[in-house]
Amino acid sequence: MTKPAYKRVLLKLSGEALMGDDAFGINRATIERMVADVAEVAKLGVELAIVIGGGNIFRGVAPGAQGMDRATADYMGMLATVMNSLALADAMRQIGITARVMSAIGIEQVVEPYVRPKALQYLEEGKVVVFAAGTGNPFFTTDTAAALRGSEIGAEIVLKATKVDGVYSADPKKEAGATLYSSITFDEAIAKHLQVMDATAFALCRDQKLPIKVFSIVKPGALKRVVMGEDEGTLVHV
Ligand SMILES: Nc1ncnc2c1ncn2[C@@H]1O[C@H](COP(=O)(O)OP(=O)(O)O)[C@@H](O)[C@H]1O
Ligand SMILES: O=c1ccn([C@@H]2O[C@H](COP(=O)(O)OP(=O)(O)O)[C@@H](O)[C@H]2O)c(=O)[nH]1
Repeated sequence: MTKPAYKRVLLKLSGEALMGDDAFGINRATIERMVADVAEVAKLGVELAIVIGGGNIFRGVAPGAQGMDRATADYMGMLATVMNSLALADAMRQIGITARVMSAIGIEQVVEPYVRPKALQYLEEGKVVVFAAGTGNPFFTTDTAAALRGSEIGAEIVLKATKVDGVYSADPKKEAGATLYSSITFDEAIAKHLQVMDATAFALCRDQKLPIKVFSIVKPGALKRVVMGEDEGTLVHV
């Protein structure tokens, strides 16, 4: 049997994708499907850390937050990621995967705080670690949290599972003629202002020489293909 291409990965799951076809919140069938994909990869023996977004519940820059103090709105967004993390860990528990949620903001009665050595220990024990509350700071995104935690835990790659199947020359949801890259450098992605990830996340990964793979969260089997090193999505590299 061929072996996975990576030993330790940081998976960024889109918060917005958790809605499925609903207008808001967590769609049960969608989270179960996502977790089944995660389980498949965990069973390969890959050490898996997850950062999940919060856009399905609240986003600091969403129209619904207009008129609010930005930092306050961002803290609400971070709390939304805590809810998603709890839902994700619970869905994993239901199918027999041990997961630990660690929060970047103090909320001890609900989840344990993020402590790097503890996270590393969990990973070595084969537990899935879910990093909640993003970076713990307003004015950042969970993509940046993925870049940060990925660097901290020594992940070999950040896997960004999102609504599109890779990085395009322009936003494929707005420009029908946009073309898909199979690979692109960080500098090119930043220079072209490609919005699939924010520039802070790209810059951090570039400086740490931490590659990113962008792929579809809705395409069946895509996560496993990525982990097996097969041709899938777009590789963003130094
Ligand atoms: N050049 C591009 N290539 C791919 N997607 C892009 C690009 N520019 C903008 N996008 C948009 O970025 C979105 C993914 O980013 P984001 O909103 O951060 O998603 P997530 O919820 O996964 O964090 C895609 O749904 C796509 O519409
Ligand atoms: O380090 C962080 C991570 C997230 N957020 C807030 O949490 C929201 C939800 O995260 P994100 O938009 O990245 O989620 P996704 O795009 O994956 O749904 C963001 O809009 C921000 O308001 C933040 O302030 N700091």
